[in-house]
Amino acid sequence: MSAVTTSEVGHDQVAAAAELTEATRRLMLAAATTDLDPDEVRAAGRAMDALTRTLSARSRPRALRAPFDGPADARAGGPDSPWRSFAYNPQAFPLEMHFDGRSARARTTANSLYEGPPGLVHGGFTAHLLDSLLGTLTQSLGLRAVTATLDLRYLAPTPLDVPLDLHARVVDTTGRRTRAEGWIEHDGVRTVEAHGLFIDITGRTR
Ligand SMILES: CCCCCCCCCC(=O)SCCNC(=O)CCNC(=O)[C@H](O)C(C)(C)COP(=O)(O)OP(=O)(O)OC[C@H]1O[C@@H](n2cnc3c(N)ncnc32)[C@H](O)[C@@H]1OP(=O)(O)O
Repeated sequence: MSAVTTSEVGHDQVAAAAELTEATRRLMLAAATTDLDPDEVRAAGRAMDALTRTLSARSRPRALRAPFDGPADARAGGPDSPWRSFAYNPQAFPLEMHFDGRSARARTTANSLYEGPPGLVHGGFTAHLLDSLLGTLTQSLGLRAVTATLDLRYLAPTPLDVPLDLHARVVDTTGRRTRAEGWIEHDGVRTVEAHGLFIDITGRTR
């Protein structure tokens, strides 16, 4: 089976995969928002299919992913050492996270690919962002835990195309249970908050 974690492949291959992922995101946004004529749109689609055939000549069974201890390594580097989530998977919403003690923060901007209500971020994507931030924060603390519950409160609309600040902190850990909370804010206004329960799965084989 081909390697699926970045620790198993060469540094340059990892860098190339990250560049391709960013290029794919730019392509997805351009495809979603293009206003070219139909013939030009179809020609672009054929060019993309040709590229798909090129890339598919040799595939991994899964998208390339970072090793489990990547966030903990970033955390050890301090708040100025960022962790980039979903650097190799264009489908997911990436975040550049900074860990500080039992807290994490990130700043991002959601573009049209993440639209729900007109001009606003889809609630599923804000849930994705908060689950990522809370889950990766617990992972950065060395906990091998998965989300058991994620309670969300959508307090105000979350706008597209403006900076969003995300915050998270671990509340407590008792036995296998870790509680974490987080929120998204724009311009000082909290738009979504989340409370999550993460259960340690150490020892589980899958
Ligand atoms: C490998 C780690 C990589 C980390 C990546 C970062 C995470 C990214 C965030 C995610 O997207 S994770 C993916 C989404 N989550 C899942 O797929 C989890 C699916 N659910 C499960 O696998 C199991 O249901 C779970 C591990 C959560 C619990 O199953 P167990 O059989 O291990 O739990 P068990 O029934 O023994 O209960 C353990 C404790 O958790 C509590 N618990 C379990 N599920 C609960 C729940 N849903 N609500 C409240 N409490 C819950 C339970 O009461 C108990 O508490 P106590 O220890 O105090 O007795």
